[in-house]
Amino acid sequence: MLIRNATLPDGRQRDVRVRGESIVEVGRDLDASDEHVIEATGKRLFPGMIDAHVHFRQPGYPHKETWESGSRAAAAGGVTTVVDQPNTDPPTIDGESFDEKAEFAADSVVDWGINGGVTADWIPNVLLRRRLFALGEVFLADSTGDMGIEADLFADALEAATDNDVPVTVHAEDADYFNSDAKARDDADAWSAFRTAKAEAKAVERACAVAKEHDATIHIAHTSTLEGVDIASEAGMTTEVTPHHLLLSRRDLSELGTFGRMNPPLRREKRRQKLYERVVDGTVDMIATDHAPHTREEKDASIWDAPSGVPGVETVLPLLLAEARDPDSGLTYERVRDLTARNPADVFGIQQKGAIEAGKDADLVLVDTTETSEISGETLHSKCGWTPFEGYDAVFPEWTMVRGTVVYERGDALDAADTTAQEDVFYDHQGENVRGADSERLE
Ligand SMILES: NC(=O)N[C@@H](CC(=O)O)C(=O)O
Ligand SMILES: [Zn+2]
Ligand SMILES: [Zn+2]
Repeated sequence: MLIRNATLPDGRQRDVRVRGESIVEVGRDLDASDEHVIEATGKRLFPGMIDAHVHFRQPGYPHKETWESGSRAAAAGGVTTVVDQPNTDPPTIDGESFDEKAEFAADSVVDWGINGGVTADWIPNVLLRRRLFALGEVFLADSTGDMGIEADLFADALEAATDNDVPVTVHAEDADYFNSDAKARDDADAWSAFRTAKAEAKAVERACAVAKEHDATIHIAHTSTLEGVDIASEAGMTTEVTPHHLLLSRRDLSELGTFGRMNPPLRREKRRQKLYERVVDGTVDMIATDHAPHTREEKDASIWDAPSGVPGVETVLPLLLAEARDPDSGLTYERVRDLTARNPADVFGIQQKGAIEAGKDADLVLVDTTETSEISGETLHSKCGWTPFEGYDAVFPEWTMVRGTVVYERGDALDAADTTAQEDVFYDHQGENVRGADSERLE
């Protein structure tokens, strides 16, 4: 297959030859031999996004999301690799629960990784020898699933993971710094007042200090504050920011209500802007969604009873591309590429992915950045059926390819002559564990 005359994120126009599962050649005026040609003039080609933080809810909560629905949402959003978190039922804390989840992951149309969790009952010696993507998110405070742990268990877990060369990701909030005065309120903003910015900064500080003591590096999940990002980056650790912390603030809670409850919570608009600056200037390593679907019925409860979390895997790249269209945002297409593909591949050592280069997996996304469309929860593919970004401008993929197979084609991007083809199409494909047989760590 030859993708002809695509515009790469850095603006160069190139032909990209795909053979089997890989990119074999990137160049100009490549000759099409006996192969399928995709004309991409005027379109941009991105490496598929690696979303290092999703919650696909299986086993345990298939009414919220399944590996099939979640991975289709990913594919329709240009995400070609997802990393699932351990707060399922059962939690992914030992060999059996890992194996059970890996069987569900066989339903995924995109490639995947599975993280291992830490609780008082975890079995590190078995878990850390499975084909884990990373240990984490290690919950330093309770979130969905109530997997918050004590400080000394975190130190033990860090040591065990480091001994086994397994990366560690951390949910950093410290409940000692939550503001219990907020409990007297019942408006949606009370959640943000309760789970303070200081609670995140203190937890990041402590986690980084423990990591340094053990000569380890950790990755801080979903940092929502400039303090969290700066402390981690000065300590030589890596961070991710979610699309909701990048684009939404406490101002939006009057409209979102309890649907805007998540951990860590939305922050003040001024803080959001500072976070955005750190995403633009490269202090933040990657964007990851923390895709945490709950149904409308579940979210429609009091602020103290609603579950925490918002969906995001299908809208993240489309939102970032819409941001990059606007020169005033400061976010360039190259930076979007780094935040979504190159850096997650680097940080987690996924050598075969993250770039449009000969030898890499052919994980590719074609987009037309000359037009935007509005996000609508109804047309998204997650089981939860809603989005905190209703009505936002976005650039959705025309198609998404995973290891050389087109797994998704957008209905209205298909051949206009074929009037029956207005529905989005998903093609059969079996995603693979990116820590699979060729993983160096397990050789
Ligand atoms: N972020 C959230 O608010 N919720 C996540 C858990 C988590 O990432 O902390 C979930 O699994 O629902
Ligand atoms: Zn978390
Ligand atoms: Zn999470």
